[in-house]
Amino acid sequence: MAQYRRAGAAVAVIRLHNAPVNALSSAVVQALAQGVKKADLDPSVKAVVICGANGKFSAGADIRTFSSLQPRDRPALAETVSLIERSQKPVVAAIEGVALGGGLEVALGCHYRIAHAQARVGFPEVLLGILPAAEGTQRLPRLIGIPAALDLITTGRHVLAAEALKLGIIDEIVKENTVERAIELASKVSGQPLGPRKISLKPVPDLPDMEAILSEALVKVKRKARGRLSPEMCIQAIKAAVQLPFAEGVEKERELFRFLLGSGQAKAQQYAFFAERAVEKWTMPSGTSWKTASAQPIRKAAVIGLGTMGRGIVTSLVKAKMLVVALEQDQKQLDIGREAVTSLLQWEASKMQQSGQSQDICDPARLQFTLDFGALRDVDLVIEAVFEDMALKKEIFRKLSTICKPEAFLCTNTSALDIDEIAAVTSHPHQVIGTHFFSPAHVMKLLEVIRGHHTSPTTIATAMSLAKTLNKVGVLVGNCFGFVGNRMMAPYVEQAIFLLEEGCKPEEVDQAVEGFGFHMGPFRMLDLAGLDVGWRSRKGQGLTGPKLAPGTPARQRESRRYSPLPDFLCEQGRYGQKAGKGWYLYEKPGGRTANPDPWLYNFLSEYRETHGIKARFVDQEEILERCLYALINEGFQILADRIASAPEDIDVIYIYGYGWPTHRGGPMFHASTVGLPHVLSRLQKYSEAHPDIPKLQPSPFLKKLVALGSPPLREWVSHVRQPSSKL
Ligand SMILES: CCCCCCCC/C=C\C=C\CC(=O)SCCNC(=O)CCNC(=O)[C@H](O)C(C)(C)COP(=O)(O)OP(=O)(O)OC[C@H]1O[C@@H](n2cnc3c(N)ncnc32)[C@H](O)[C@@H]1OP(=O)(O)O
Repeated sequence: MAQYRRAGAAVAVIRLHNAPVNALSSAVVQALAQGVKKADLDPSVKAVVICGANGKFSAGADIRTFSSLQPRDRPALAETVSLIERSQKPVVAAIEGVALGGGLEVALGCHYRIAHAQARVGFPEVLLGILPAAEGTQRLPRLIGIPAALDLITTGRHVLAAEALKLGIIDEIVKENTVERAIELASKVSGQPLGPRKISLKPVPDLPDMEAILSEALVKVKRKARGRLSPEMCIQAIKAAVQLPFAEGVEKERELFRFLLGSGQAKAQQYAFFAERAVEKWTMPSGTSWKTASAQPIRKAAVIGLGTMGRGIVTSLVKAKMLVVALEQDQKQLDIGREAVTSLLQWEASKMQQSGQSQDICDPARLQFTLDFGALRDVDLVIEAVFEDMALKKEIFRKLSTICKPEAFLCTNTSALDIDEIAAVTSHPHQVIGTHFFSPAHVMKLLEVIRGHHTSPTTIATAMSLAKTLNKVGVLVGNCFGFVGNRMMAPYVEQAIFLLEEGCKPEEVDQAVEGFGFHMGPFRMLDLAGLDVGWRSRKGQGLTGPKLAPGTPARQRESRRYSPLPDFLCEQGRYGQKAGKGWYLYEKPGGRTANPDPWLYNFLSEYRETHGIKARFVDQEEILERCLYALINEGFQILADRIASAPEDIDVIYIYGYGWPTHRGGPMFHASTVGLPHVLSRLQKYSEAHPDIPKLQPSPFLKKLVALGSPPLREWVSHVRQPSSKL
């Protein structure tokens, strides 16, 4: 838990030991405190070094224990940090790997801090719905001043050793032998006065405009937080550091921590943290999993198509230091693509430069632009990223099947199309897989990885490992129209549009959804994505356009309710932001400010009149419930269909791909917190009122879970019906 040893004659070394990240469980904290007391009592020890096992200082408090914390629990970690600072002998932190959260708080209790050049430090608690609660909000501002402390504590960002040195968090950087160098320093400073090294005794550096800085920070975090409480509470704790003596500031920090811990948001954010890690451990319905499959190395990759998605994918691959071949169909498109990729890479390099990272990502030798399919002969993996046209994709895969080496993995970037149909035209269907990137692909963290019927475990392991290499979160899902993300999006958007028919304005629906915490409501999202995308898909499905059978009623498709509103908008050229008009009016084509549009109000009134719809007032509760519960209902069906293997998969997809607010934990976690019987009863109510909307009829799996007494979320999948044995 914490090993105590002597280094040389006069230095004691305490090594935190709790694989894999030296989380500070109560046993570790207790052992650390014992080590510090032992060193203090031993007259032959003149100085102490604290370090972590396995090249990591500590990733902070053990998050798994938070759910069992009681309001009256003693803050053992904070007491230990104080104990370290009060030591009569100099204590040096030797930081390797990470010192995060409670780990950094331990380091701030030390009198000196040495870090390896690759080490990262930070206070990520805000991302877990809490705040640093072992006196970190009181020590950091005293060490680095209010503006920098506000930045680090309210964003949770990790900083590399170079930036930490600049900020004054650490005293020295070393390239190797961090612990040995810390031992040398400890020996050197033993006997020197410790008072000036104790951060709690320092005043917070004063600034003439302190009040204004704090108020501006509050306005900024409130605007960004979208209902998240922890950033605001972090500011209150930092304000206490400015206004109160250290001990009173610590009391305030503890009070705010207790409040956050009991708020429910902390539970949701901590669930999301573990869900993100759980999805890496994928399983197929056959039982094959990450444990037995191994990924193949990818040295050289190709991207076909340099449209918006292709450019982002190329940028991601280049950033991950792969050799990349970028292929287009004609010289003009290739030149446009090359220019776009180059500017994306320059932008990425300048961002990395600002954060002190090396920026050798733009090495042109690693990136080849070509019109020649022959250049794909030796690549290990291809990502086809042309637009959503099945015939075109099949033509490309037929070609790839003959040109690429037999062991190459073939990925299709699609948001909805059938992976099996594409795989069927190749000679190696087991090496074909869907990789659904989200736009902009070099920014968005999500990668939906879609297994086809024949996709091999090695292909899955390779695609999941690619996601990690690209610094993305890969989630393995099954093959169905829209997979997980877009399949759930469809009933959500459908409800939003039906609500317009019934009397809402786009901004009313968007406000309700944004008030819940989404970055964008459905109509702003549709305008951003382009209304023509859905139009093309509906035409393909024969829901509108030339394939629609003559005489089909305007608002009905196969006895289901249908709204032609978005089709009408597209017929008018209202494709959204890029056209300057869609559900909203923009200042110009490509403009970003969505303004309510009087034209649309008239259009909606006339539409209702034509179809005999009497507009009614719809309250915020109904707007939210109809949109979100329709989406959640589809999530239950997706679990029952085994398209997602666990609710965590769905939640991670929604948080990273669709802007679901993290402090609400994802749609399935949200359903579990509001209560499955509640979700069921509201769906029952709405489906009775709208019997022609099948997506409001409660999923049989949701009903089953309620009938079973609403078991906790982690047990849901055990109640999914297993496919009947074929033996
Ligand atoms: C009620 C009043 C009581 C008053 C008492 C108050 C007491 C509280 C005092 C202080 C509170 C301090 C707060 C904290 O310190 S909160 C923790 C802050 N730290 C973090 O948020 C860091 C989280 N971890 C990470 O960011 C990464 O894991 C990282 C360390 C960067 C390593 O990344 P990577 O190499 O990619 O590895 P994984 O993320 O996959 O992690 C490996 C496994 O380790 C588990 N893990 C990681 N961190 C923790 C942690 N802090 N606690 C528990 N477990 C952790 C992770 O889940 C992986 O596990 P598994 O392999 O099972 O999936």
